[in-house]
Amino acid sequence: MGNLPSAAKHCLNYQQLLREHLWNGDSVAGALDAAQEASQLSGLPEYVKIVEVGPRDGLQNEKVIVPTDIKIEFINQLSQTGLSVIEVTSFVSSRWVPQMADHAEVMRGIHQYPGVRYPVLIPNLQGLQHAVAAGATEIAVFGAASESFSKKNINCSIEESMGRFEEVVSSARQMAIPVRGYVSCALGCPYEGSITPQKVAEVSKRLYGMGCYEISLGDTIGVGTPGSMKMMLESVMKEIPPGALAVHCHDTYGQALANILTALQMGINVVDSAVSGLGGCPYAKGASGNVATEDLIYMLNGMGLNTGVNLHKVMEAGEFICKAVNKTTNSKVARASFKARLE
Ligand SMILES: CC(C)(COP(=O)([O-])OP(=O)([O-])OC[C@H]1O[C@@H](n2cnc3c(N)ncnc32)[C@H](O)[C@@H]1OP(=O)([O-])[O-])[C@@H](O)C(=O)NCCC(=O)NCCSC(=O)C[C@@](C)(O)CC(=O)[O-]
Repeated sequence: MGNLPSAAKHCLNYQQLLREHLWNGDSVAGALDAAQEASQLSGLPEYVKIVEVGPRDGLQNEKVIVPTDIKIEFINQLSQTGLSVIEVTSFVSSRWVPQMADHAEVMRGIHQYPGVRYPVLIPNLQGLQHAVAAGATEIAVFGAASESFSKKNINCSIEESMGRFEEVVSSARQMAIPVRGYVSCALGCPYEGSITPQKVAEVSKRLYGMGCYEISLGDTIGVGTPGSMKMMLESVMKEIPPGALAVHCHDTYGQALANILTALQMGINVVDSAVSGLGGCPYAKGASGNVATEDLIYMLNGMGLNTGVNLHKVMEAGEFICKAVNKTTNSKVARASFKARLE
């Protein structure tokens, strides 16, 4: 290496590390033992469940309609990565979200692998009926902590949405269908700005109280920081145990991984993410994609936290869907490792 400056040497070493270790789906060599020890010391969870939302949140905002067979192949690839939960589509109005109009075909077309759950998003009883007819066995309802966002996204007030969700949860319970609940705008709203932690706690409590087994707290527009995440979680945790909470972080301001780490340190061990950092809500203008699943796994691997997910296979699924939608990946890990592969 002659007289290379130390920064450049570091770069070369890093790329060598990526080439040699990343493809195994392991963490960087040598770091694992130390990280495992550190995670035990700091009380972080040993296992983190990843809820992959790429096929739904990741694709719902794509302007060009992705062919149904591509969506099905994408989900089938994800099913072989070790992920245990993949949100496949949403049974919403096709006039509101045209990209999800093929929900029934997608649900019917995927191969359901043993050990993988395939929830779908639904806004009302009509959605539940269609989802069940297409073979869905798990659903998620989606509310918001912002009045304006609720109106824009599902065309009703928070109070009206709670009435609809009560009906959905009670109907789902009769069919033994588990229901997850989302709370959007947990760290800020595209229309109202700041949202109080108390409001997030109030809406979360209602969803949990009506029987949602898990509440996913959405930073819909990715404006949160570890500081606001901590304050919001402290408030929500007065009502709901951390074991029944998940975080769903968009990465608009580059804070998603830091926010997730904060949530893990506070006892949460369920994290939503989307392959390649795809995603965004059509009714939350300016929001960028979710935290990339690849970047999340890389961080968790490096900390010695187990996810059961193979990073290499997730990157392959990401490469597949990015090619199909003609996008470059938003995952920094995928970008770095593809670059390293070429060198
Ligand atoms: C909730 C509605 C339907 C209300 O929309 P509406 O227009 O008030 O509904 P309506 O009850 O008056 O019915 C109007 C028409 O919609 C039909 N309709 C009614 N319900 C359904 C249904 N389930 N599936 C299919 N069609 C439906 C209904 O049959 C009727 O059809 P028409 O008679 O005019 O032909 C609409 O606002 C909607 O579909 N919104 C969905 C918006 C959406 O999907 N947003 C993205 C997901 S949320 C998100 O991304 C955030 C999250 C979860 O990721 C977390 C985070 O990041 O924060």
